Amino acid sequence: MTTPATPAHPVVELREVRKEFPGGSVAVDGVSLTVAAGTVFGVVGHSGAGKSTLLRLVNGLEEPTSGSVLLDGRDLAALGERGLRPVRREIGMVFQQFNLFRSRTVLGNVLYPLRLAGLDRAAARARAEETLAFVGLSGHGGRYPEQLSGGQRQRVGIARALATRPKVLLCDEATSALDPQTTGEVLALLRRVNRELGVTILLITHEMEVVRGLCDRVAVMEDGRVVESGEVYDVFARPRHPTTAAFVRSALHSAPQGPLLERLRERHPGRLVTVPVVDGAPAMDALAPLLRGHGVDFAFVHGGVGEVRGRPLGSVTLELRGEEAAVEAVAAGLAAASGTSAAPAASGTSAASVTSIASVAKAGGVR
Ligand SMILES: Nc1ncnc2c1ncn2[C@@H]1O[C@H](COP(=O)(O)OP(=O)(O)OP(=O)(O)O)[C@@H](O)[C@H]1O
Repeated sequence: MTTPATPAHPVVELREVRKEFPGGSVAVDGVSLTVAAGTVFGVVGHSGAGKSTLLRLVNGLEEPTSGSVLLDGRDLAALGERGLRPVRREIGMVFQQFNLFRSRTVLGNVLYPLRLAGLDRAAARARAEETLAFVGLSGHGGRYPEQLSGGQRQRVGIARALATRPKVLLCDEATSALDPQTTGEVLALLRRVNRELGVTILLITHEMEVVRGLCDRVAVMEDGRVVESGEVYDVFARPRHPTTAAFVRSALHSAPQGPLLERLRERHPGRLVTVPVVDGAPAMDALAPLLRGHGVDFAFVHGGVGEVRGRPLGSVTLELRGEEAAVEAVAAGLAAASGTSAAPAASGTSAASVTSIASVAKAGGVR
C-alpha cells in the first residue's frame, strides 16, 4: 500500500490582498495565491498589472491595505520592522538590472549579505566561493561587474541572493534584460536552484516563455487581479481568459489569426483547418484515418508542436484538398475529435475556415 504524498506546505501565501496607494491607485486588488514549498510559481502580466507591487508585498517593502501576506505561516504585518528583519533573510531577491555594487568585486558582492548576516570572514568567504561555484563562476571572484557579460552579472545576482541560503527566491523579471540564449542559460540555472537546492521560487514576468521554461504553476494578473491560475501545462493547453490566451499564443504555435490567416487563405485556396495537439486529446490521432477514409489530400501550411513541462503542445494548420463533401466530412470529424466547431466559412472564398483550439475559443472565468 502506498502512502499518499503529503501536500507541500505553503511557503508564500497571499490572502485576499489589496494594495491601494495614496491617490487611489489600486495596484493589487483582492489577490489570493499559494506558493507550495519546493515549487516554482510564476506571475505573468502586462506592464501595470500589479506584479512588482505584489513582489514588494511579499518581501515586506509594502504593507497590504487589507488582507494578509504570510511567509512560512507568519503574517508579515504582525511582525513589525524588528520581527521582519530575520524573516527577510529567508528571502533572496533577483532583479532585472542585477543591482550589483559596481565598486565591489564579484566575491565582494556575494560576501556582502553574508557579512550582514553576521558570518565571520572565513565562513563567509567559504560560503561565497561555494555559491559562486554553484552558479558556474569559480575563478571570477576578483573581477568587477562591468567586466562581465549580462548573463554572468545575473549569475552573480543569483549567487548573492542564494548566499544566505534563503527558503524562497523572488525574481523580478530576472531575464528581461538578457538575449534569448542567455535567458535560456539563466532559466536553466534557476531550475537547478529549485531542483538541487530545493529553493522555492516566486517570479514575476511579462514573458510566457519564462513561465513555460521554469514554472510549475502560474497566475495571470490584469488590473491588480488574478484572472486565471493553475498548473502550467493546463493553462497553456486550455487557457480560459482572453488575456491568458493571448499570452499563450505569444509562446506557442497557435491557430493563425488576423492578417496571417488572411495571407494563408490567399496562398491556400482549399479548406484550412487547425488541429490542436494536446497531450491526451484525440484530435491528431483522428487525422490520418479521417484523411484516408475520405480520400482527402492535405498540405501543412502553418504551426508546429513544441513541449510544455515535457509534454507535447501546439497546433498544426492544414489545407485539405479533395471533393467538397469529403473535405467537409474530414473537417467535421476533426472538429468533433478536438471538441471544436468549425468557424463559419469566409464569404466569397472556396469554403475556407479554421477550427480553432477549443480552449482558446472558450473565454471563461478564474480557475
Ligand atoms: N508607489 C506607487 N504609488 C502610486 N501608484 C503606484 C505605485 N506603485 C505602483 N503604482 C501603480 O500600481 C499599478 C501597478 O504597478 P506595478 O508596478 O505593480 O505593475 P507591474 O505589473 O509590475 O508593471 P511593470 O512591469 O511596468 O513594473 C500601476 O498602475 C502603477 O502606476
